[in-house]
Amino acid sequence: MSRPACPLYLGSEEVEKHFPSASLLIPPLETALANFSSGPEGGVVQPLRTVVPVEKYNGFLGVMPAYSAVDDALTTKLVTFYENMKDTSVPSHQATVFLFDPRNGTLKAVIDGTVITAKRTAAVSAIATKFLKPAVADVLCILGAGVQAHSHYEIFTELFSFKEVKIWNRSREKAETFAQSVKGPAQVCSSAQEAVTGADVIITVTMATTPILFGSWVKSGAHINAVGASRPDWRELDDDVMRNSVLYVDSREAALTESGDVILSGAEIFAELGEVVKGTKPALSEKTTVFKSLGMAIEDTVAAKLVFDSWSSSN
Ligand SMILES: NC(=O)C1=CN([C@@H]2O[C@H](COP(=O)(O)OP(=O)(O)OC[C@H]3O[C@@H](n4cnc5c(N)ncnc54)[C@H](O)[C@@H]3O)[C@@H](O)[C@H]2O)C=CC1
Ligand SMILES: O=C(O)C1=NCCCC1
Repeated sequence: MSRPACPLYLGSEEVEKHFPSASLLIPPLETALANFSSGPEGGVVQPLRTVVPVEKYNGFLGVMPAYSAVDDALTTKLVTFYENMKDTSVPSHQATVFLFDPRNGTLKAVIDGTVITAKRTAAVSAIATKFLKPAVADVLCILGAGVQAHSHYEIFTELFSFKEVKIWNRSREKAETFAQSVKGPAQVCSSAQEAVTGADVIITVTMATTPILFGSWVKSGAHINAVGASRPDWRELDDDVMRNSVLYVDSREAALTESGDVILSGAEIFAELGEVVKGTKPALSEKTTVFKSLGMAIEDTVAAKLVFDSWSSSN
């Protein structure tokens, strides 16, 4: 019996090089979301992720396995995320995706998951926004100025035509650095309220554990992508915005288990994004809408397969 070859290793630079542009990532992600929301006939097997708290250091390890029959792809992502890190040279989120041969279980590749996590999360928010943003959407607001703020800025300014981008961060200095580093306009705001006021699309991408977005600030009909607060006792959005918006989620099961914004507000889930993509639930874009994103393993499966296939075809 021959031993399997050593798995390929693709670091973050290789992943960047082989990452398709946003427009290429959106169709397979839409298919994956729709398949996930189709139950067993969609061919997606994705158990709720396991999250191991590392209490002593305010950290968490997430284990995110998934199989997609349509893509014939089997992966698991290991992701760590740490709050209040003193050493800012280490990113708060670090991830690795393991890609297996689904026919025999051989590990084919170990792929840096940090770039994948940044890009696929932003691409999913962009899908939600495509369906749920108001007919006129001129002003984008981003709360947060970290990794996800960058990936969201990149894809949102590529796919949509906002006239204004307003950004707020807990430390203004980081928001200023963000505004100087992006390729395009970004207006730094002194408060979250100032950034949110008048915005048609809002993205929350912070490590906040208590609300930073309040319903009284939000323009009627706006669309909110709530990306942070992925623990059952963490919040980014207050009860007002949660209860007075139409609530879309990536996964009902995950939202009811992991999202403090959903669990603690008692807000009712209207639909999964995949149901909107399939057309079995409407996109109520004239209403104020929230897309609560927790991140799904199947998104990593699709993205990792794209990177691996691109690497394979060029080597
Ligand atoms: N839904 C999903 O699929 C995913 C969600 N996330 C979540 O997105 C959020 C942003 O992630 P990254 O950009 O990678 O993190 P990051 O560490 O690069 O950036 C976090 C930003 O939040 C700010 N911040 C930290 N503590 C805060 C507080 N208490 N109040 C307000 N702002 C605060 C920081 O100044 C920083 O600008 C996190 O909550 C993360 O867990 C991350 C990956 C995937
Ligand atoms: O989907 C992911 O990856 C993550 N989601 C929530 C926070 C950690 C990473």
